[in-house]
Amino acid sequence: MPLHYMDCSFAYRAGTPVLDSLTTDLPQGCTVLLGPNGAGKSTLLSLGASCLAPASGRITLGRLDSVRRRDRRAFRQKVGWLPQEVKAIPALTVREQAAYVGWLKGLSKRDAWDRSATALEQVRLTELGGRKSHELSGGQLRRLGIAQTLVHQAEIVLLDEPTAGLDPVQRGVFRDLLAELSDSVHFIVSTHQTEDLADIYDTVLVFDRGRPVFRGPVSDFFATAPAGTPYERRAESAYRGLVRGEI
Ligand SMILES: Nc1ncnc2c1ncn2[C@@H]1O[C@H](COP(=O)(O)OP(=O)(O)OP(=O)(O)O)[C@@H](O)[C@H]1O
Repeated sequence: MPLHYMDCSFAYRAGTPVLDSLTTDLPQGCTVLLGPNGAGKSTLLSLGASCLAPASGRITLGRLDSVRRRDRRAFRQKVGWLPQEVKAIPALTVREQAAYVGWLKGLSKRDAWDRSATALEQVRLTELGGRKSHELSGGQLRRLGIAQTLVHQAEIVLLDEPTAGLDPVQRGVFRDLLAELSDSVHFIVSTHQTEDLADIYDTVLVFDRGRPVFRGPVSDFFATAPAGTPYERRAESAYRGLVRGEI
């Protein structure tokens, strides 16, 4: 079931809309969301996670509406969200933090605790489960953030720049993780990293100035690069041809 944006508008400041009557749905499978700084990617994902509410229009997942009070809990259980900045919760251990987020998402305490073990295993953090989460490195904290999106068994997971600042080994761990989980979960991953797209993602969505300007399989995205573009420059060249850049 796709996350559907219907005639959505949103502005942080009156008179400067980030999204203006946007109607789209987020692709199923494993999708990379590309776009220049300020294009509105984080805003799109925050709205999709029901962390922000549209000024007008609706965001739905099947029959669930992101802002309708009686739907909100079920909506948030089905949609996982990793914001750009993952916060350690002071005094909680890594496992307690993952379980706490599961509980906030509506799981019973027992289910949250049980599922936190699986989620930490999925992101290879089991061994650090007893450590205080504020003691984690940036990359480890990000993996805890991903575990938080998995603990409540979301159907769709929105990841906002999950690999920013990760070393190449950790990026590889993340790539393997997506490959492992993408059979059962739909992922939308906002990133500025365009290497390895074909190895990781099914679909490319390019966002520019609050609008999708490209959506299609990775091969179609590469095909927008001018003929003769060297193999290793295809992604960058395709991207540059599609976006107009920062406002
Ligand atoms: N909290 C905020 N208050 C005011 N304006 C904001 C806020 N967050 C974002 N904006 C503005 O909204 C627009 C879209 O920002 P957004 O963060 O969604 O873009 P983005 O595509 O995720 O950018 P980046 O790739 O740099 O993370 C930008 O013009 C930005 O300055």
